[in-house]
Amino acid sequence: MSEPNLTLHTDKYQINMMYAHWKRGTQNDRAVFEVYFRKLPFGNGYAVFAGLERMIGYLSKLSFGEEELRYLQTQEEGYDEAFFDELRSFKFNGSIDAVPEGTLVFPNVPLVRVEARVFEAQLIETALLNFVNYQTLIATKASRVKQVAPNELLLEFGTRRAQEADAAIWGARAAYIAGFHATSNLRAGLRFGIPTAGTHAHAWVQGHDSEEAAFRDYAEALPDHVTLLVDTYDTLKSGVPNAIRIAQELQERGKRLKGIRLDSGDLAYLSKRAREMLDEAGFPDVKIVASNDLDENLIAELKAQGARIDSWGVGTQLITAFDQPALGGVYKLVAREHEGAMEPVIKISGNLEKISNPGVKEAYRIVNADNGMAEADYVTLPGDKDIAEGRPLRLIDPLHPHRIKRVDRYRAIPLLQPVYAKGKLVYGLPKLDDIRDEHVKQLALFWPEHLRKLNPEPYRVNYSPAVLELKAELIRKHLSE
Ligand SMILES: Nc1ncnc2c1ncn2[C@@H]1O[C@H](COP(=O)(O)OP(=O)(O)OP(=O)(O)O)[C@@H](O)[C@H]1O
Ligand SMILES: O=P(O)(O)OC[C@H]1O[C@H](OP(=O)(O)OP(=O)(O)O)[C@H](O)[C@@H]1O
Ligand SMILES: O=C(O)c1cccnc1
Repeated sequence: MSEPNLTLHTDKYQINMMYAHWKRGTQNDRAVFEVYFRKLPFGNGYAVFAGLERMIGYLSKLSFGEEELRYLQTQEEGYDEAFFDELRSFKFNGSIDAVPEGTLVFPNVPLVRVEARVFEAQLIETALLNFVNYQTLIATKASRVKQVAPNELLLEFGTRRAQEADAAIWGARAAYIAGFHATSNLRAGLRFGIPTAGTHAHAWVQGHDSEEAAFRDYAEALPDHVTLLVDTYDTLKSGVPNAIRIAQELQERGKRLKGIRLDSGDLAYLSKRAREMLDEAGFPDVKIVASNDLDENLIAELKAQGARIDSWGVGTQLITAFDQPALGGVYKLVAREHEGAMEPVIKISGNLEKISNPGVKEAYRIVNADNGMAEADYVTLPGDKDIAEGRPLRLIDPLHPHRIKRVDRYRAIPLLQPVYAKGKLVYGLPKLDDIRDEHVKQLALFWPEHLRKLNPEPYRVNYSPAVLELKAELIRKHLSE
């Protein structure tokens, strides 16, 4: 599928900083940035990382075409002509390490690390955050839905309410990673190979003289794929009885009605009554699909009420991450080249949480060797001796330093995988179904206390003593200045 040129999919200030670097002659200095978020969305205990495939597609095509250059020439900044020659030969030649899609991720853990010429690293900030923040948010929302409906068929119905076309398909993909089974969006199906599904709309029924005739015509056209929307007039008095009539007619032709869909009214009550009516008529295999502004809370509530629903169609609430429409992932400079050497840098803030964590870092998932469960994520400086030699770790909770957890025997699984090395793609992007399977394996690493939807127990993220010392040292240095 052809993509538009996304090179100018960036904030103007990036171009302005690139220009200023170029004017100073520092455009080739190396810089290291890390992407992380500070707070989990939806009060969830974890997030599900997504956005890497989109990042790779973007980086592999990053180049200023003549149209982009002409446009920049019209800007009031009046960039020097020679700057455009620099842009003309622009290519991403940096290195990127990132967490694989589908990985469970936590606050303050580097998810993407970019090491490149500052000129390149600066340009890509906006797009990287755009992709990762949105897709991780939707995958996380979808994962919450999956948690409450682990055994039912989950259908992504959001396109009509999505924040435009790209959000619809990348959101559908993110939902699939986190366990949805199908999408109604055919372009997402074509592009990503996600299974697609569809019933019919009220318009089909309204466009006929009667509901019964509408159902019959639909069954005539698609006899092996009939799921009938039964709530246009009166679900129990008309919709379900008409659907049963059609089920009987299909049966006479050796076919089965696949399902009915409920889209309004009391979904718990209606599904229970519809189930009884279908069972009594000899159609226990006909599935009940429900839709209508559903989210994980409503689904859990409906299940608690004993709803007999086999499949959930989830649209608006999922694709727009309705209750928290943004993930606050950031892209922070952690090291810069200065006089030929790399040095760590910090951003200081009155808000403790907003002080950045300096230095190029590695992140490990510490998995207890005795029980196979994840104990914590551990963020270190490269070459950490404790990790390299498997020495016992003392995990100090940064906000409650008296809470110290000791892990003796563990596996330290590196979270960041090489994706680009000096401009060369070195990552074999897994197939989407493998990402989805890997996500399920990931969930099994965590105690249910961290996974529950309401008030989950926070999972430990700890920084190594070396990172904390470096941070304290840089804070001291800046404050003394
Ligand atoms: N048993 C239930 N318990 C809690 N919420 C429910 C239950 N049944 C349905 N809901 C939810 O209540 C909300 C309102 O549904 P309702 O059908 O009353 O209004 P509506 O969407 O305006 O209907 P219509 O589509 O006919 O205009 C929806 O989000 C629906 O999913
Ligand atoms: O409710 P969502 O989770 O967004 O799922 C998608 C909705 O889209 C359709 O409704 P339509 O656009 O006809 O609007 P409606 O809600 O008025 O039926 C469908 O009948 C679902 O209700
Ligand atoms: O197939 C459906 O039932 C469907 C698709 C999109 C939105 N609402 C419903």
